[in-house]
Amino acid sequence: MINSKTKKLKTRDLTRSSLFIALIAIGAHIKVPIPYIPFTLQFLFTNLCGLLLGGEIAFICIITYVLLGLIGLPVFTTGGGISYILSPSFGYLIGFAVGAYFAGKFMENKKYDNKNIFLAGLIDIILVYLFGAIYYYFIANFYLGDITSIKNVLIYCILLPMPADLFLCAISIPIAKRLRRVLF
Ligand SMILES: O=C(O)CCCC[C@@H]1SC[C@@H]2NC(=O)N[C@@H]21
Repeated sequence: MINSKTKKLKTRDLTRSSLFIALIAIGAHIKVPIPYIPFTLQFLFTNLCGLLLGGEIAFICIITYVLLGLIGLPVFTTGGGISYILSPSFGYLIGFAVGAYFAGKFMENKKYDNKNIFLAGLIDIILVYLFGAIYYYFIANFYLGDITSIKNVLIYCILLPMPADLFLCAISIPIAKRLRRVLF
């Protein structure tokens, strides 16, 4: 028999996860076109997801978001569908799940202060960009035949969008603190 406390917790987790999935999808469509990879707000919401829901739930939440996109819902920056796996930006989507997992894990048993929230965001950023840039390089060069140098990947897939994500990382601090009080 499921006791009522466990049931309540699961219902709450489902509600919060659904909220974050919707926010990440909205974030994908708030975009600024820059060369190679657009600037979007997905990182803000995936980072908050890890900071607020914890590693495991954030991972499941973001994987669910990715699966919804792969079955055809237009939740990614340029749509959805199974062929998105071969899109050069797909690596970032995998990175979102891995990054949020480790950001959430990092915060476990840690003081919810500015320094730790920012450090968790940095761990998240590093993983998102690692997966994103490496994936971009391989898909562009070996699948699309769009010869792209490592230097260009470094510039356009990391150096150009990263300052904005560092800013999002910083503004995640007050937002996470406020939402933690409201949602939990
Ligand atoms: O195709 C998608 O939906 C994923 C787009 C990923 C955009 C990446 S996330 C990290 C970096 N920061 C941005 O604003 N854009 C890129």
